[in-house]
Amino acid sequence: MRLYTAEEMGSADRAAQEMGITGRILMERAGVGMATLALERFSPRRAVAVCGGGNNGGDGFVVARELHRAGVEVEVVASKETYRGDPEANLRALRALGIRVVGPEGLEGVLSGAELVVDALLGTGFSGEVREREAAMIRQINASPAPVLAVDVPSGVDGSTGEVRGAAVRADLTVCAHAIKVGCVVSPGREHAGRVAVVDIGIPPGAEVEPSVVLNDAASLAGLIPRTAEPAHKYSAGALLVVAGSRAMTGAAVMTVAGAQRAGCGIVFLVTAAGAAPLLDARLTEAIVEGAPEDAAGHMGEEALDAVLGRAGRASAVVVGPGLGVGEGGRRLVEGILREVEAPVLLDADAITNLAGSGALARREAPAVITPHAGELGRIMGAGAREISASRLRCAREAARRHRCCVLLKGSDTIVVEGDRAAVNPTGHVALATAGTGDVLSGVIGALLSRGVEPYDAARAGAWAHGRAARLWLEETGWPAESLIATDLLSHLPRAFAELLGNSPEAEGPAAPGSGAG
Ligand SMILES: NC(=O)C1=CN([C@@H]2O[C@H](COP(=O)(O)OP(=O)(O)OC[C@H]3O[C@@H](n4cnc5c(N)ncnc54)[C@H](OP(=O)(O)O)[C@@H]3O)[C@@H](O)[C@H]2O)[C@@H](O)CC1
Ligand SMILES: [K+]
Repeated sequence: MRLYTAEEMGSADRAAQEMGITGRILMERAGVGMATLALERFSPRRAVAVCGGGNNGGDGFVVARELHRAGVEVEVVASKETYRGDPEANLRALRALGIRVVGPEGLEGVLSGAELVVDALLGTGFSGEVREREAAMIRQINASPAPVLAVDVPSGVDGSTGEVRGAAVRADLTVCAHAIKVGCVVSPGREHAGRVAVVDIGIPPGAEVEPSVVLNDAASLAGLIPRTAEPAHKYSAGALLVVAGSRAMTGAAVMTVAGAQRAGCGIVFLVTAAGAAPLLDARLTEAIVEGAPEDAAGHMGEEALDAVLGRAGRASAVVVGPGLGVGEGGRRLVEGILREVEAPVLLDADAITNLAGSGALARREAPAVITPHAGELGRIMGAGAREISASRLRCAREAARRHRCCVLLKGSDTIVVEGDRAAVNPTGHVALATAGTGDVLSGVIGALLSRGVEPYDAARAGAWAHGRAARLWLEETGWPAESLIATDLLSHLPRAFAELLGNSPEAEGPAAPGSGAG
């Protein structure tokens, strides 16, 4: 599935027009397609189309004409006094058909009794903060009890980034023209978009441009997960070193190791604080557990580095962080690992927090992945969680550039960035907002790294499988999302990976049902 920014959509639009497909044709197809979906999904008897002064408003005029033709009682709010070009032509058609058109002052009146609101106020031509006149209209739309269908992007959401700086429409369904707009899948825009659909508007294949952000769907991951070659040896299937846990925090280490084992790692070593080692050794029957020196707080510090490096020599990837504890000793341990270990290193949780103000990641030449949530990313970027959450894509990109690593920013819209590449994961679910799921994710990605998958692909595939496992659990149990605990993911990760392998071009068996693999 394609994602486009406003700029990329504009390029495709211009290229299509150079091929003789006029803007009027594209607008007609967009509006007709959106009206068809409006009728299918909402069956309204009365609808209101709220139309702005640009082409988004022009699309809205076409939707209104089509709904009228289908027998819906339609009223239109036109935000501008004078229109030009294609929107003007479509507005004239509405008037000729006798459809009532009012100005913004009439919005409140027409909204009462509406069974559908079509939001065509602002589209991809908008960025920044909505002016007060339009903001007032947006607040009125949001206050209406009628369902809202947003044309292309919910008004007030930046279609290229998902950023929302002021008022923005909360839609039930957003119908994008030609390609899903990036702003409809990245938070907070994602939460404003509701369900997202796409209509074909007739852009020819030759007019497509290379997207800067990809949707991390199963098709985009096809072939990235290696199948273990036969005859396999436990080291040839990947050897992962996990550096996690402290005397008072053992669960995180368990979840990380178990996640790695379910993601197909051949052997997992755990180096943990000496005080936690006996308990973890008893719980983790399939892992090799070693206790390392701990400080008075029960945390591993720089003194643990020798034990870590001893094991790292046998590992093809290292995960550091879950349950590690925060402090100066921990910072020196993480810096030492980044300096000495050649194999790919994944930093999660406390390992990220420990690096606040440190240049150790940027100095590292070998591969590194960090998997922060907004708060943790904020700590190493000198910003607050709120600031990160407001500009997730921009902040993830900036962090990847500044710290010269692959960044996986956790959220319902997990974002993976490395260099110029960016992907948004669609399998996330609110059910994952519970303790321990992040530890499972770092184990899963660590396992993929240990099996030779490159960092960007390991992070993407790990995020996909992790979210998919939660969804499979929900489907299978029918239980409420709030009831999921991190351990539930472990039993469903294998099926999630089976789906990804089913999508692989090298797959020997038949493709997984519904995977669309060829
Ligand atoms: N490209 C394509 O291939 C196709 C594009 N299509 C459609 O066109 C849409 C893009 O149309 P677009 O470029 O005309 O911009 P659009 O979203 O209508 O916004 C412009 C309006 O917003 C206003 N405005 C701006 N900033 C504002 C602010 N801060 N606060 C308040 N108002 C603000 C601005 O007002 P002005 O500044 O001019 O006074 C102007 O009236 C796209 O989303 C899709 O629906 C389809 O038809 C098919 C093919
Ligand atoms: K809109």
